[in-house]
Amino acid sequence: MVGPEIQHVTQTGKVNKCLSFGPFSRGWCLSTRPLTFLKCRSRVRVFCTHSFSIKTDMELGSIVSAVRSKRVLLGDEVRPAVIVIKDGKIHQILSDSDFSGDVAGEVLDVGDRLVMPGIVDCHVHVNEPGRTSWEGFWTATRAAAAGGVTTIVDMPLNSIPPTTTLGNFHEKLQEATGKCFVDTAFWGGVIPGNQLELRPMIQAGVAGFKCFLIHSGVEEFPHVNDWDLHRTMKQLQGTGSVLLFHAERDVQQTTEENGDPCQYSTFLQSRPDDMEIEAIRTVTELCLQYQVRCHIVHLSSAKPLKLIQEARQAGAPLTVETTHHYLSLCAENIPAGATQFKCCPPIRGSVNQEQLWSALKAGQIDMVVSDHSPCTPDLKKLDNGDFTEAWGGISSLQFGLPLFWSSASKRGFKLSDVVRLLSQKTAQLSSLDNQKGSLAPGYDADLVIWDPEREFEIKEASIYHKNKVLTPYLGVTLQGVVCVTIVRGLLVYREGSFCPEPLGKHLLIPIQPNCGAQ
Ligand SMILES: NC(=O)NC(NC(N)=O)C(=O)[O-]
Ligand SMILES: [Zn+2]
Ligand SMILES: [Zn+2]
Repeated sequence: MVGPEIQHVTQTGKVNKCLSFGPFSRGWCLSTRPLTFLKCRSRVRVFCTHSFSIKTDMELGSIVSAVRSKRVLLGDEVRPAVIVIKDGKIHQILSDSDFSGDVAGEVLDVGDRLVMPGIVDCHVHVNEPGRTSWEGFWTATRAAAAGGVTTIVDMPLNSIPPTTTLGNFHEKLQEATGKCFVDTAFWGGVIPGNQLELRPMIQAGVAGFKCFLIHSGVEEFPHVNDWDLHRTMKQLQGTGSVLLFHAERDVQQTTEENGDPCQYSTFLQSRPDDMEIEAIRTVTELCLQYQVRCHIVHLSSAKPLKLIQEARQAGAPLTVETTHHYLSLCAENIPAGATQFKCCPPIRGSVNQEQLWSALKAGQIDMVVSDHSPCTPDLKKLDNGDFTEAWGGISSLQFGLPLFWSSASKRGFKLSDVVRLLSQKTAQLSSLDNQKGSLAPGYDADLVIWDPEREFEIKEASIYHKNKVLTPYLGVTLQGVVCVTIVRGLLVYREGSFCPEPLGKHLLIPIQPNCGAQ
């Protein structure tokens, strides 16, 4: 069984500087990556930008053959450069004086906006098929593009069916086809009894697998026990794949269970740090025993960091992420009834948050993701504000970059840290680091072009998630405005507008696990 349906495009007409298509014709061109059908126009125009907005009549969806900026982030250095793009890949990175301007398509001059690799968000619940009213590929990938996220990796749950069998994976691929505005990869799921599906799903192109050690929130994705985990580890040994853990376990409840359900503290007390500590103890033991890549998703408590560090020092191939909401929101500031802040594990206090920032700075936490987990408004129980009944999940996919930079820029983090934590490490986890997350020749031409200094307020009209009002960030002012997003050399997003339709019928990525990363 092959991965996503890959159709090879035969070249029907040479695309070059003079050739131009009618306004709505579809020019097909050979892509070095047969995964994408590209609608392309080819004219060469250089645009200057002298004000906030990027003045260009370059068509959204156009092929961009070069991007010129006074500020390109190359490694640790920001300097003027021209990124030359060919067939969706970065071809050359030149100084202005070395760039001749002789390219097949259009040249986009973005003035002094910062150019860096697009964000790779490897923890996104798209929930399609089956719960498309909660999000869906069309809305999720537009929200991603508006946030400079050029690759998402979709979680195996909340979709119906969940991605727990080869057949379900192919059904998901079919559903995603023709709806993605950014590159989309997929996690498979581990549930009790599906261990024999894992290797076929690896062959079909999943990035790795996710499992829960506690109730997942949806009945069709049950959590696993130790016996399932040992069987799973045996299946994954030697494959180069990775197992992601929702690391909370049930522990003996010591706190009063019948507090006011509308008080955030009641919910917080129901999910104590010990639940993460005990779950992570299990993960470290399995990881050391089987030497299979393991990853702890959405670490909320700083308390298990010592366990994680000791396991890594003992040779466990173990990584850990935290999320934008644990780094930017605190329990003390969550009002009664504000269930849009509910997620599992919970947002904890400000002291814990400072410890997460310190761990991130010290390299004890590897990456930062959104854990975008939306639902329909009714499930958030905003009417009665009952935290115990409300859906656990936070919507933030569009805002990860400014959310992180708003705090990180004031904590001594550099722009190169943003690329490492939000793009390179997340690409590495997903076995995409050979094509995503770097500005270097041969990498996909995935670019986010943004103003790190500019502030903006999050308004409902500029939110592209399906259920806009559910994000806890509505009304918040952040630092860092995304101006343009380019995915494999195609102009996908520019200042509030999107290319008219998804870029390609098969903008999906079959994954070959990083065997070397074992
Ligand atoms: N079923 C979910 O989407 N769960 C998610 N919900 C959160 N994080 O609150 C998750 O990542 O565990
Ligand atoms: Zn989770
Ligand atoms: Zn999640």
